[in-house]
Amino acid sequence: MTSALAIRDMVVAFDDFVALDGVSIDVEQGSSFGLVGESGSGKSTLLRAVAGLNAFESGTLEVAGEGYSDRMRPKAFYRTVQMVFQDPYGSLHPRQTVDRLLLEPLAIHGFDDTEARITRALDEVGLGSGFRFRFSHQLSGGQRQRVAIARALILEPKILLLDEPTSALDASIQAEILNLLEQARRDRDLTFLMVSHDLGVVHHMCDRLAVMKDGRIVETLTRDQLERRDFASDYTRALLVASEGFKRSA
Ligand SMILES: Nc1ncnc2c1ncn2[C@@H]1O[C@H](COP(=O)(O)OP(=O)(O)OP(=O)(O)O)[C@@H](O)[C@H]1O
Repeated sequence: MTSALAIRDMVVAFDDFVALDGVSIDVEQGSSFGLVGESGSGKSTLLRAVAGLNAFESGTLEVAGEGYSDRMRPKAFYRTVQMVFQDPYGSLHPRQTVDRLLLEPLAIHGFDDTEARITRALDEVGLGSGFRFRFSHQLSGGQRQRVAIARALILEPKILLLDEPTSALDASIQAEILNLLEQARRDRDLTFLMVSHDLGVVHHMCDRLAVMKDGRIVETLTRDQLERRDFASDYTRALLVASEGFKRSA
């Protein structure tokens, strides 16, 4: 297996509080890995530690074969790894045009074929060039999340960190955004590490998943094990009961 992402014994603490307590996962290149678990179990902390937004006290992190030991990430890291947040209202500046929002990462990373890249990115997320000069505050939540995804994809990353990317959206829009992400993953051989409180979303999107509790991984499951309800822990069983009807038709 070629790991796009290898995390070993990762510990993240905020003062005396240990939010991640020795977490290890491997995510295969081109696959999609889900993180589920109750609120406060450490899912976002794990994503943020991979992205360099949280420091980790100990453990190792390898991304696309490169090791990272602290929060500081070289610029090139963000061409490989991009993060999409839950709230497209918070993650996009409301008074910037879509054009400006997409231009910014291209300028930071020194791309010069910006016109072609912006057009292609808007097409890929199903918005088209007609949205280019609209302001972010003029867009619906779903349209904003499409812009956020375009902004992530425009740098041609290999890994997307997705933190509840659809949970702020209406159910019908959620399915569209999930399908868009899935299509991008297939087309670009992307690797996903995805947080969701919704087992239905994880079942639809992820080949494997880890169930987290109190900063630890309770168990790791394949999609097949999830379908067969082949769980090692009572905690996972209880979590599944709490999200009954996890199978999506989307
Ligand atoms: N910057 C921080 N300072 C102090 N504590 C933090 C910080 N970030 C997260 N925590 C704590 O770490 C724990 C894990 O938080 P985290 O956001 O990773 O949980 P989560 O599983 O993503 O939860 P949710 O599903 O509610 O988003 C929580 O108890 C949270 O309060």
